[in-house]
Amino acid sequence: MKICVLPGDGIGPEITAEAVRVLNALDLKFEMETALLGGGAVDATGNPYPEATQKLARAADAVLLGAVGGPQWDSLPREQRPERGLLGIRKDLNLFANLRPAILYPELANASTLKPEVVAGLDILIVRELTGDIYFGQPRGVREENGERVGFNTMVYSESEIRRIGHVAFQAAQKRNRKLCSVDKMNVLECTQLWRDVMIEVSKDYPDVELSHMLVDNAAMQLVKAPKQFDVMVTGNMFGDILSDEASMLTGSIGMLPSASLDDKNKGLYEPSHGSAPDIAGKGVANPLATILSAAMMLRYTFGLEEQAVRVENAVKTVLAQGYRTGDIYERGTNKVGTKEMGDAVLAALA
Ligand SMILES: NC(=O)C1=CN([C@@H]2O[C@H](COP(=O)(O)OP(=O)(O)OC[C@H]3O[C@@H](n4cnc5c(N)ncnc54)[C@H](O)[C@@H]3O)[C@@H](O)[C@H]2O)C=CC1
Ligand SMILES: CC(C)CC(=O)C(=O)O
Ligand SMILES: [Mg+2]
Repeated sequence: MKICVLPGDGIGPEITAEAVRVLNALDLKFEMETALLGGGAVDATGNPYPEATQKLARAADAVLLGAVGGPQWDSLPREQRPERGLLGIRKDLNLFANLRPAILYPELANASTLKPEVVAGLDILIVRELTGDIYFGQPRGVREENGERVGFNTMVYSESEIRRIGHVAFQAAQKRNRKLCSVDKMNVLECTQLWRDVMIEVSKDYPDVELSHMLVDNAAMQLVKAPKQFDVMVTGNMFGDILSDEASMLTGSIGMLPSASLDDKNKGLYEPSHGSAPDIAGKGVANPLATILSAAMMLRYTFGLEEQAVRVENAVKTVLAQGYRTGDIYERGTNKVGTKEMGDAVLAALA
């Protein structure tokens, strides 16, 4: 069981350290090797996804990633930016299916900015296509036209790309409450009309799943108005990126939202849904739970260790019930702790 660990930038090293401690505490004999991705990789090699990292990531069964990026790299040429390294590894490993579960732990009902009754019992799964769409489409760039700069990107999806993420989403819905909402912008964008048409075609293979459609602007509104109407949502790369950050606040904090990015053989990259949080990096205050919960997803999806995955998830529930809170989920009367103390509490709850 080989794991490639990519701590990345900002809070990345702090939060991955805690997830690694949790994995090691399970006594499962993982082989772990660490490599560079993102800004640190650019500084060391000039490449945000260096060859040595590619080799290690390709040879591993799973990748554990912190986050990449930071203001110090924002003015680099685009191909050298840390985020290109992240897009690069997702494409290189063919990780087209990004699963982002938004679950509200009952203890955090008051940590959400929404009223407790709106979010109580929330359990939704966002299935985001991860290797297509406007994040990868060509042509892209900024050119001179009629004496001014014109910026352009291309939203593009092939039928086969939509079909394969559709199957992942329908199959996920079959294991849950059998409701799938496909989110698009078909009233304006041809690309997403195709998305909707193909989702309807794929639905014929899943008569037991109720398929609905929603335009993305309405979906953004419905997620804060009545999020519990959703079971599984499936959408493209950019809409899924935005909606999953929105959904994270239903769970109390973006520091709670894990993710799994899978290929078609259960190889996966596991990372929190948030970024490198430069504003709190190096302070030891970041919430490591999204990364620890991402490690639990690794146990489940790549290694088929359901019991161990539940063990880690239960440990997270225990520490929340015990009142441990990092700053992002803190409320009066709870026990405010830093990143490492939260990791210690999870380890103690595992024992
Ligand atoms: N997967 C990745 O590696 C991603 C990388 N990024 C990169 O991260 C950098 C910062 O991006 P932002 O837009 O600021 O998004 P961000 O997700 O890093 O931070 C947004 C806000 O959430 C807070 N936050 C995030 N994670 C937290 C945690 N675990 N505990 C407590 N608070 C947390 C931050 O302090 C900040 O106030 C950029 O360079 C961006 O490109 C952004 C999103 C994903
Ligand atoms: C940094 C981007 C490439 C990706 C992102 O925001 C995400 O995957 O959530
Ligand atoms: Mg994002």
